[in-house]
Amino acid sequence: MSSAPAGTRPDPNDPSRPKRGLQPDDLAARDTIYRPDLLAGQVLLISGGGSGMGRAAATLAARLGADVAICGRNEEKLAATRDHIAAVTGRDILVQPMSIRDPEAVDGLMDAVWSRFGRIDTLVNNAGGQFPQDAIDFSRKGWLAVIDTNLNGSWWMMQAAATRWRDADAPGNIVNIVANVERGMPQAAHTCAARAGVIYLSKTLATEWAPHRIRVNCIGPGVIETEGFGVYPEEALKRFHKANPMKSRGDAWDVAEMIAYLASPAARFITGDLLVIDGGQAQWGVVWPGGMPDYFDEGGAFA
Ligand SMILES: CCCCCCCCC/C=C/C(=O)SCCNC(=O)CCNC(=O)[C@H](O)C(C)(C)COP(=O)(O)OP(=O)(O)OC[C@H]1O[C@@H](n2cnc3c(N)ncnc32)[C@H](O)[C@@H]1OP(=O)(O)O
Ligand SMILES: NC(=O)C1=CN([C@@H]2O[C@H](COP(=O)(O)OP(=O)(O)OC[C@H]3O[C@@H](n4cnc5c(N)ncnc54)[C@H](OP(=O)(O)O)[C@@H]3O)[C@@H](O)[C@H]2O)C=CC1
Repeated sequence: MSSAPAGTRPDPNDPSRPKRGLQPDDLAARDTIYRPDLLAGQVLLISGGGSGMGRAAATLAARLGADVAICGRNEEKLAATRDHIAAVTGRDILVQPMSIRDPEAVDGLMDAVWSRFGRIDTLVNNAGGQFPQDAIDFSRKGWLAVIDTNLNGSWWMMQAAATRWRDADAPGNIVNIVANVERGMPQAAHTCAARAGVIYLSKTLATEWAPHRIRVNCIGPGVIETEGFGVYPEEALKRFHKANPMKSRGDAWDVAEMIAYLASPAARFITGDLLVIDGGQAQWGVVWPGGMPDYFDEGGAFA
């Protein structure tokens, strides 16, 4: 299969496509390995908490006793998540519609969380995304959209959280959701550049901010089935699991449990690290999120 030509964009809301990702009822029912009060007294701010991994992490954190704040651009998704978490846990989470690309909106978000909960213990930078395209065809606007979201947006959030921790003389903890970049990411070069930037930014900040008692780590998910898969063509999705030797996809709960671990006291001595959750993808293969080009496909040998 050739990669999708520039301009053909799958509609993530196409009703004829299968519904993907864990639904709210799944998140309420899934077992957790953690004790029920693991995060009691803690405050977690999770960006992109209205869907996918962010919603799973928000639900798990609330189930483990944390106060939770989530943000994203789509108010409806945020409100639905708030209502569901309230029904499942009785906890009233804070939701704030905003874009992480806007540094003023990021400041407003941080102020809102401090004002409501009086602290932030863990910031989870999960909001982000990209679209599949051969790099040679990137438009300027498309390149900027991905870099501005995944790299700049993550940075605005980290800096805004850290200045408040420093000013309050409070410890802090940052978890950045990145991606599996070490072998490169064909058809996702923009996000590969942005995520690699976040990984090395995080390693640097972990050292610079250690005197402020701020830890900074990244999680690198491989292929994790979420509703975010809607930006990829159906044909390409058929092969996603072949990018790892386990020949399978993770789900949002797998990542949520890793986030809860990094938010817990068990992770107090971990900083500057990249925790990978990818079924072995890092030492195995690459994903072709737009469809494998004929040059590599050799008549369907890899199909
Ligand atoms: C990590 C795993 C890696 C991929 C490789 C591995 C896959 C493994 C599994 C999956 C990993 C996932 O991350 S799944 C999760 C994915 N979730 C998401 O990606 C959701 C969030 N994504 C987005 O919101 C968008 O993709 C993103 C571009 C980042 C932001 O979009 P916005 O509409 O807000 O941005 P705008 O500023 O309006 O600019 C949009 C411009 O982007 C370009 N653009 C947008 N979609 C385009 C498309 N399909 N083809 C060409 N170009 C496109 C055009 O130039 C658009 O301009 P116009 O022409 O004027 O419109
Ligand atoms: N699923 C996977 O296999 C992998 C995913 N990732 C990354 O993990 C993260 C979560 O993805 P996933 O759960 O799969 O997919 P989703 O598409 O469900 O999650 C992305 C979230 O980011 C939010 N978001 C996007 N742009 C902005 C913005 N400018 N400001 C605020 N919020 C924003 C979206 O909310 P809204 O639309 O309301 O703004 C959405 O809730 C993303 O960064 C993704 O790229 C990385 C590797 C693999």
